[in-house]
Amino acid sequence: MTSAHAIPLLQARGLSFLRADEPVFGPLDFTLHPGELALVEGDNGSGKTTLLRQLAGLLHVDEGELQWRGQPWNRDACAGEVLFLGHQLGLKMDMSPRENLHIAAGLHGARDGRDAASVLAEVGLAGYEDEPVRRLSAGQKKRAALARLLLLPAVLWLLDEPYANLDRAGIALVNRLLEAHVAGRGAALVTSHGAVSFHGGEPKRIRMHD
Ligand SMILES: Nc1ncnc2c1ncn2[C@@H]1O[C@H](COP(=O)(O)OP(=O)(O)OP(=O)(O)O)[C@@H](O)[C@H]1O
Repeated sequence: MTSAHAIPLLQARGLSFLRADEPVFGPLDFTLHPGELALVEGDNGSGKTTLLRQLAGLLHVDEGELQWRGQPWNRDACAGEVLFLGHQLGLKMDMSPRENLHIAAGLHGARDGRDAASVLAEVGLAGYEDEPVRRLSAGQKKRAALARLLLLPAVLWLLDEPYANLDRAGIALVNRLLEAHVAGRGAALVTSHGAVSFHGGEPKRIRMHD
């Protein structure tokens, strides 16, 4: 359970993003506490990816206020604590899943007791650890990117369409990862055009427009 008085991980007040002085979305108000999952909902083009990219520090905050653990948000303050998985999977295609994970862990560290081989087995890529990523199928590439969620110690996951390209077992894998993350006091913002069958409690909903 989340205490109403606990400091949120993330708090947005009147958050907007402008392109050529036109709002892409907002103003948005939401809070996210450790142990919470929020679904970001809206039609194509409503700004869901833009919001996640903003929260990942890839786009500036134009208007409104954003706080991280009760302090003004800035990219450095949450470096290593936020993991963004977008449409571009952030994988080096000429490297193997194992090499990609080593690079990521070199930058951000690894969770205790986790290593590249064990997380790749967990996402169903045993036997593909050393294959160049460009030779993997779309779903396997997605699984290679999802392996970062298991290996890296980030507390906030920003997942843009995490179910895309996955088969039924892959969809169940994403749900399991989310449920375990939230149960371990992690938090996640997730966009999805498909139904999310998450069994870790009722998710929050952030609507890009009313
Ligand atoms: N690099 C860019 N330059 C200019 N406009 C952009 C850029 N990226 C996105 N947009 C515009 O910003 C708006 C929001 O796009 P965004 O990708 O955030 O929407 P979305 O809700 O994630 O959409 P979808 O459901 O289709 O993935 C759209 O009108 C889009 O055309």
